[in-house]
Amino acid sequence: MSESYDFLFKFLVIGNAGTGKSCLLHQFIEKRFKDESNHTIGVEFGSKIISVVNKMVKLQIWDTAGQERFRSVTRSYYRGAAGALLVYDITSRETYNALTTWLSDARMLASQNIVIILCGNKKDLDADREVTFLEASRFAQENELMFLETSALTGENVEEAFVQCARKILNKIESGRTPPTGLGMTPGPALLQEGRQPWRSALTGEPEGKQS
Ligand SMILES: Nc1nc2c(ncn2[C@@H]2O[C@H](COP(=O)(O)OP(=O)(O)OP(=O)(O)O)[C@@H](O)[C@H]2O)c(=O)[nH]1
Repeated sequence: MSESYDFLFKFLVIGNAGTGKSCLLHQFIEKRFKDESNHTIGVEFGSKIISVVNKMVKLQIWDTAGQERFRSVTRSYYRGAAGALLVYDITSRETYNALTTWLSDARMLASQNIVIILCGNKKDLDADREVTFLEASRFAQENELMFLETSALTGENVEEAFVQCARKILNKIESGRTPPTGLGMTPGPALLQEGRQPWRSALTGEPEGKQS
């Protein structure tokens, strides 16, 4: 695919060790399950261009280690992120109980405006479930998160999680509720040449002269 895109968003994948963060990223980029996944050391990186609301958006995704011993390293990557997948494992209550800590880190270190989608991963292991869909969706509602249950194994809802998060960021910019600065959003090379407030004209189709 060509490297042409309208926007660049920085994304994080955060959550406890073993919840399937690296497998989710691999499934999203490669469209297949990563058979042998070892613990991430520090951070790993992936990127992909997707089409959202008729715009090409490049996602620059940082897959962080969930293990506590890497926490100081991974925290240094939060800055400037526009979106995040906050991942727990539906078969592990421990990973669900840790969500509040991950959430406050993301809002404190990335931005108050960061758009977060909660992902209850390993949906394919429903028989071993320890966290109900209802409980997690209430948590998501209370904390202003989007929510999906995903499976990095089958691919269910994996693309949707990234796309929904990117769509919400674009909506926030388009509605003017959030200025793009500080949102982890960078206009792509084509838009940069369009002059003032390129993100608005690109999103609304308005001629630039109409903007105040
Ligand atoms: N059944 C099932 N297993 C999964 C799924 N996603 C990941 N796994 C398994 O869960 C284990 C951990 O997956 P990883 O992607 O390495 O987890 P991680 O969150 O990146 O872990 P850290 O890098 O240590 O933070 C691996 O054995 C995967 O095969 C899933 O959706 N379903």
